[in-house]
Amino acid sequence: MRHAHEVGKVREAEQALMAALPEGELMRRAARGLAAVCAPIPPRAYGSRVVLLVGSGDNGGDTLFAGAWLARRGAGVEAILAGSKTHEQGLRALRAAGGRVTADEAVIDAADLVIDGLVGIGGHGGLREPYARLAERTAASAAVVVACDVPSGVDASTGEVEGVAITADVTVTFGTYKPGLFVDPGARYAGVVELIDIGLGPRLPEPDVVAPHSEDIRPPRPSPESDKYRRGVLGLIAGSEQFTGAAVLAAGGAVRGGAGMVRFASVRPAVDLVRQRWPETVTTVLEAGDVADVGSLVGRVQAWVVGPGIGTDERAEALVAAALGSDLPVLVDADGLTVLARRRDLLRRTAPTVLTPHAGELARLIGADREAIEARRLEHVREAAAELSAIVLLKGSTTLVAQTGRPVHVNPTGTPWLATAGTGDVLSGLTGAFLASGMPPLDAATAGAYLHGLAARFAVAPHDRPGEGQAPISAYDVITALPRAFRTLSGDTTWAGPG
Ligand SMILES: NC(=O)C1=CN([C@@H]2O[C@H](COP(=O)(O)OP(=O)(O)OC[C@H]3O[C@@H](n4cnc5c(N)ncnc54)[C@H](O)[C@@H]3O)[C@@H](O)[C@H]2O)[C@@H](O)CC1
Ligand SMILES: [K+]
Repeated sequence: MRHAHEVGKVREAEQALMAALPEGELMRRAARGLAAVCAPIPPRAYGSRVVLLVGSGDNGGDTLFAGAWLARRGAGVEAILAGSKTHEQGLRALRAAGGRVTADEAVIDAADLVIDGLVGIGGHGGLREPYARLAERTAASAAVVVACDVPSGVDASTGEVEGVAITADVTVTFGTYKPGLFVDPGARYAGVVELIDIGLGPRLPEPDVVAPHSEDIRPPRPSPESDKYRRGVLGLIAGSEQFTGAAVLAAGGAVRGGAGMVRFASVRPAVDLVRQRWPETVTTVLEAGDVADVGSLVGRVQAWVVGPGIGTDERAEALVAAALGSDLPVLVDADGLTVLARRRDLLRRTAPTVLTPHAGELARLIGADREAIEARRLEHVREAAAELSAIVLLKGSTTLVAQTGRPVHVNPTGTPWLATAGTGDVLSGLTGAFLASGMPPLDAATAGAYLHGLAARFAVAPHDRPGEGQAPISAYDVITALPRAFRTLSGDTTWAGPG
């Protein structure tokens, strides 16, 4: 996992470390790391035109020291001192190395490399002038942009962006990742993120946010003793007279997600379609009076998925209530979430509940504003997990998974092409398969989001050849690409199953 810490924790750890080190050593480490990332950027240090955007804090100090290092290696370095004051030792070092100070902002236009040292973890709110103007001018230049610690204008702890921010090609961050580099909108401004070890590790507490690597994703794999029941039986309640497609897609996600068996229950037209496409499923036709007894009609399962395409009427409500009335893990998605928005009492249960809303569905569930959720995804997903006593997977650009008392998991895979009808149904079936296997729900949701996003990337660009473009995908293409996504996970890191 890549660990990210909020600003307060970074500062505490830095203070403790600083007290144990010679003065200026931490900044030297940070600046050296920043310069080392910048040096190989074409046309490489010697003879390149480097512009430093220097703010009034230590972020500017790091940038001046890194600029001095590049100047000593032959770069032409010019610093725009934009703050009300300037880090003195840093400025001295730059001048001693042959760097210059300039008031001419036009140097940005012709630069090969711009290093953004306006604000780092000390930033608050939208960029003030002249920083905002400099950020805009930088965006218009053809220079490679490297942000020092965080792109100025991005809130390091939350990823919020108020107004203008630096759009970086690379962000060189120190000691630990910052949540704002992982979570949109901030993540979109960060580019490639490079972490520089400045010795902070041992002094850092539990992370606030984590982003899994491939080896952290451990969906269950069958052992020689496995049979279909031990691998996990998923009960899936999806589809209605009007919406049959959602059922087929959710069933596909579950089948390709490795469920030992999928028991599917719905109205006749949805059952017919699911049987045609996924004859592997065991199906139950629900007649009008059957909904309350769906549990006993379907038979033994280890987890439920309820919601895709079920509609939002009384019948749908009874289906959601029946699933949540069980003492099994339940994933509620799509129409099921709309039902829950008016029946939050159904969430009072002891077994785990996983909710998979997009921002609009979450807005209805917690009575918030959709735009506010998009702007402050981290805050809202945490709030929702606490308020709804559930594991909440907030879909969208940078999918987040929150469980109270645990770091928020941020999904590193995915593609904007996923924003198409039906892909969410695939995700709920896939995650349901993991829940049925007995995987802890936070891990199940994290693995679901990861593999779903990876499969989508494979579907969008199947050959991943340089210069080859991307194509729109259907939800069905994501199902088809799931086996390939699974095969990228190394076999020997498999989650061993429940005890
Ligand atoms: N604390 C440490 O031990 C270390 C800090 N380092 C660097 O120090 C940085 C933090 O330095 P500081 O605490 O001095 O803070 P910053 O340099 O991030 O920013 C503080 C300054 O920016 C101004 N500012 C804040 N928000 C603004 C906005 N929206 N528009 C315009 N101006 C704004 C403040 O008034 C203040 O003058 C880190 O990001 C990192 O780059 C590194 O050198 C590593 C060691
Ligand atoms: K910065």
